[in-house]
Order: sequence, then structure tokens, then C-alpha cells
Amino acid sequence: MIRYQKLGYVALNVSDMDKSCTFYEKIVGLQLVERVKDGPAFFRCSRDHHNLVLYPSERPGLKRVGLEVENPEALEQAFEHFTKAGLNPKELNKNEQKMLAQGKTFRFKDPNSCITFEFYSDITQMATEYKHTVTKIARLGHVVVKVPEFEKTIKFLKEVMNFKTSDYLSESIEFLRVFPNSYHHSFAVARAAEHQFHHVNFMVTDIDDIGIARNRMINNGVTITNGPGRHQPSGSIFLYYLDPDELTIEYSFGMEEFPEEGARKAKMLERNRLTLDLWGGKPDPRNCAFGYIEGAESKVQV
Ligand SMILES: CC(C)C(=O)/C=C/C(C(=O)O)=C(/O)C(=O)O
Ligand SMILES: [Fe+2]
Repeated sequence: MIRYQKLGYVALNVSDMDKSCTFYEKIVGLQLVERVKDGPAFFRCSRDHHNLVLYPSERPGLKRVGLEVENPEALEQAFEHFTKAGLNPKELNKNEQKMLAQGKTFRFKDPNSCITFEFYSDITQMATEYKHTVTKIARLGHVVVKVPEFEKTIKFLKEVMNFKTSDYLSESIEFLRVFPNSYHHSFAVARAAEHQFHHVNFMVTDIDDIGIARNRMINNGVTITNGPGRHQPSGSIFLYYLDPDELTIEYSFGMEEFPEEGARKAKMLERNRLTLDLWGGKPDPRNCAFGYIEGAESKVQV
């Protein structure tokens, strides 16, 4: 079965590259690596060449999800596995691989969530450490999407992609880890009437990063849509806010980790406001409410 290293990067479509580049650098605290003229902008929060990529588009939202597997052998096995599963994975041409600063890379579209998943094992390691500025981002944490075909999507992610469930709210949200990565979730899926982006998360190093971020958002006129609060599922302390396209970004501090073997069984959690936030906060209705999934446009709803 496929063995993942981590959620490698998230690619977002944004409507105004200048505005969003400034926001992700100066407010979120990512490091700009390079910006291609009339093309994507690459940001990092680790030694990887990128952990977030912004693309210009008139339809803001999720463009694709990059998954790093453990090594080149795991990449070969994954390619064969997805081919056998009929997903028709396509290897990128050398030019695009070069632009992404990645080694061999392939993609396919999950027919249930409509997400384009990208797989690679090698990404350029930058010569210098990620430079903290306004906050100490520890890593790209997770991405969450909304889907109408909830059960089919979860079945696909678990049986075909080898994700494991950490916790779930019956028939409404499931938190998944990219096995054997230890973090409670790198991916989550919520049931909704339409395919939609939900949020992307960056994990920070200290509780102070959350408190300081709250003041930074207020001082810069950035809308906070939820928090600070504490999630019950992963135990993390969170703050959600909106980017210039009203896409939701989450910072979180702390997260339960799972061993590769002997992990606890997944908990079925109560649908209760206190599950989402142990501190009893009430989210703004704009929280996790905006963003397309690229490729979901053509999906016929049943
Ligand atoms: C039911 C909600 C969505 C919830 O509990 C969210 C939990 C977590 C977590 O436990 O860390 C998230 O990160 C999240 O989905 O934002
Ligand atoms: Fe989250």
C-alpha cells in the first residue's frame, strides 16, 4: 500500500496575484520563493521549495493537492496502483516538473471529490532554513474540502489512497491521516450539497503565535471567522481568518499524533458545538464558506 511522507503542498487559485502574494507573505508569514511572470507564485514554510502555490484564476479556491510519498520506490508503486485502479495517472512533462522544482511527478483526478491529487517523492530542498517573520509556522497542516458524495469519497480515500480515519462525526465529517504520517489529520472531508473548498491549515510553533496572530489580523483589517478556540478532535488551539478572496485559512497549535502500529481506534464524535470548539465560540457564517474546487465545474450532481 502507498506510504506517504506528508501533505506536501496545496495549490490555490486566487483572483488577484499581487494582493494574495502580499497577504500570504506579510500576514500569513510564508516565505516567497519565486513568482513566475503571469504564472504561479511559490511559498514555503519548510526547506521544501514550496508548501503553497498560488495560481491566477477567476475562480478562487482549491486547484490541487500535492502529496509527497516516502521515496522513489513508493512513487513507482503508487503509479502502478492507481493505473490498476483505472485512475489514468499522468506523468508531468519535464518543463512542468522543472517549474515545480520536483522530481518525477504524476497527477490524477479523484472522480468523487473532483480534486486533482499530485504525487512526488523528491522536491528541491532549499539551501537555507525557512525564515520566520510575523509568525513561526511549523508546517503545512491540512486541507479540508466539502463534497456531496461523502461516503463514496471517504471509501475512495481509505481503500484506494490508503488514508486512515482518525476521528469522525457520523455522516458529516471525517478526519484522515496520510498513513503513516503521524498527524491526526492532513486531510478532512465534510458533507455538503456542492463540491467546495473548506480551509487550509498551517500549524504554528507556540500558543503565542495564535494570540499574536489574532492581534495582527485585527490591526490589519483581516476578518477572523472563528477563534481562538480549541478543537476537540485533534486537541488543537485554532484561529480561522479570511484571505483576500475570502478563502478560509486556519492556524493551529498542537495536534494529537498517532503511531504507525497500534494506533487507537477512531472516535465517533457527537454533533455538538463543543466538539468543534471546546471553548464554546460561535463561528462567523463566512467561515469555510467560499472557494471552488477546480475540476468540479463539470460534475453532474445527482
Ligand atoms: C467538526 C469540526 C469541523 C471540527 O471539530 C474540526 C476539527 C479540527 C481539529 O480537530 O483539528 C480541524 O482542524 C478542522 O477541521 O478545522
Ligand atoms: Fe482545520
